[in-house]
Amino acid sequence: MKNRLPRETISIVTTLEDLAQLADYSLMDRLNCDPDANAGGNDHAPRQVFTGHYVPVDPTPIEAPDYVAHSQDLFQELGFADSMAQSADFVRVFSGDLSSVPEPMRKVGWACGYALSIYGTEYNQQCPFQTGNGYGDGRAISVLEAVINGRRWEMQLKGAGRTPYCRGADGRAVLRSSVREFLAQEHMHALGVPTSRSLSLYVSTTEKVKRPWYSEGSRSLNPDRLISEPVAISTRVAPSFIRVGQVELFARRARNKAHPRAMEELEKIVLHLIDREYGDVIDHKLDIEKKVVLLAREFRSRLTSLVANWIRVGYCQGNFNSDNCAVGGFTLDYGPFGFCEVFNPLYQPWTGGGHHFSFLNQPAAAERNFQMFCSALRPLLTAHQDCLWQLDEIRSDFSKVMQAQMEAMWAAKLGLDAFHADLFSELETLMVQTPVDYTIFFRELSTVPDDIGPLKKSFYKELNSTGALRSLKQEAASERMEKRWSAWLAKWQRLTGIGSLTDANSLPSRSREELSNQMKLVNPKYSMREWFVAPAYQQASKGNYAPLRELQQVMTQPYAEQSKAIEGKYYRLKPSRLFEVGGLSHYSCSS
Ligand SMILES: Nc1ncnc2c1ncn2[C@@H]1O[C@H](COP(=O)(O)OP(=O)(O)OP(=O)(O)O)[C@@H](O)[C@H]1O
Ligand SMILES: [Mg+2]
Repeated sequence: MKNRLPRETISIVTTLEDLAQLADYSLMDRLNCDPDANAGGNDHAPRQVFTGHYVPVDPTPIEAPDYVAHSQDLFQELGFADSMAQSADFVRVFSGDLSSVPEPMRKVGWACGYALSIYGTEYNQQCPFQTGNGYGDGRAISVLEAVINGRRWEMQLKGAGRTPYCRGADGRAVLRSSVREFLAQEHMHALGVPTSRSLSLYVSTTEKVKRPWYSEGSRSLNPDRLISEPVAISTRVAPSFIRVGQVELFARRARNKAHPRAMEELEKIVLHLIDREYGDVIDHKLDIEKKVVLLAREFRSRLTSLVANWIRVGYCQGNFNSDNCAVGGFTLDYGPFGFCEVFNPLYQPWTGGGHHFSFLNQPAAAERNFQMFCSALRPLLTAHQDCLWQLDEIRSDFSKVMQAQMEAMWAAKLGLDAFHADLFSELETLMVQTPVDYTIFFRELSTVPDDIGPLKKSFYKELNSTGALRSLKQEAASERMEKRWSAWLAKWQRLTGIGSLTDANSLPSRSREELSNQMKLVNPKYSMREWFVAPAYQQASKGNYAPLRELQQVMTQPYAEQSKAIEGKYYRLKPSRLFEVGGLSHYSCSS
């Protein structure tokens, strides 16, 4: 897990001028630009983009930008001076105005097209032209590719106005969704889960847009009113933003022989992807067919590890379509996501997500995305039967690799050297039937308790396993549950090698403290519950950023024991009055 680096790292980038000097477009310049595009970037109306890997697009700045937040951790990792986040020229660029950037940074950004598959089924209907040629970065515009301390990063504005892929929408992101994504990215990074990162967040003090949302306390499934919200631009940073859906777009065109350069474009995007995301593990000198096989194997390894990590920390992506699945193997697009509170394998905060994208079905959803990815690579291997077989094997072994990752993850959460199927399945049943708070349960278990007393802090006493309020009749059943929990805990204690303190015959093979410390690095104390985030964005929209800053501070140290005051405020069961509340427990949209 991530340890905090000392904050005194020397800044090498103190001005926008310094940052501009690090720009390096040499890799993207090998890609094809849409030949129909307006070179100046004034290309904001929805239209079909038939060829090319990217479209030059000018971001549309937000009016009267105000600083909301930046990630001190990412600034430090990049060697950026914190003062830059509030300096006039940095604010101007990262709130969407590229008109006066210093060279060699370019004055025009770019947006990319991508295809969509939902749980392994190809879609074109989401595109206004029904062809798939109008779908892609509708409001995400990249503004810089730079090599910083030997690592290549892409910086992308979200909510920077319309692109040809905007599908008639406004190209904006509201402060609410931007605060959520900004905080979540840095929280996930601190949790040790690969993710796009947050650089900065600016809000407009004058410009607002309307979005459907929930009235205060509404229990309706769908938003019941339109609200006017301030627009914001957040900047996210990653080695690339290439998605499974992006590779699929070029593969679909190659398959359909959509244009004479379709196969060449597929090949180029795949080689580009390898350079951007796998340059250090795939030998540049290999033939393309060998590279493609290695790419599939490496991505399988990253994707399975990613999803196991999601489950470790209680994260549900919510909308794990192929266009929200980064081929670099990190979390991308914090839309209708959530962190599991009441443990439920079917937990899914997005009302449109169904069971297929629910919490413990994420390994299956990942497999569907991986299948689509492998299918997209196939056209590159048609002349190499042996490589096709290898690709098919890599694809068909996904579930085995995923299973192994999951078992290793559960074993680590339980502080065991190996997965123990019976112990785990009894635990899963108990966690559902009680039910427990996922984060608090595992953190309390990490104290290596003698009896179930500490674990009971995680019990939602007022709920039964279906989440409904518990009736009095069910109270009696809780005593039986406690007996079952005690039996489970005794079994767990034996398997950890700690034994029970009351068991005179037990010979602890390792100290409780050692086990506890190890488990506390796997089981976070703090997770970003939506009812912490809502007040932060509500206050931010009134110009009060204090709650957001506190949350950022707490959630970027999720494994640490923080002050008693922080513990009292953030290490808590979800209050029963907040169950089933729209915007806190579920959402139908998030942009
Ligand atoms: N307000 C908007 N204006 C234009 N396009 C939009 C808007 N909201 C969403 N889109 C586009 O709709 C598609 C699906 O939306 P989704 O919620 O996955 O995207 P997102 O949160 O904007 O995207 P990303 O995956 O880039 O984080 C994306 O291609 C996105 O660019
Ligand atoms: Mg998306």
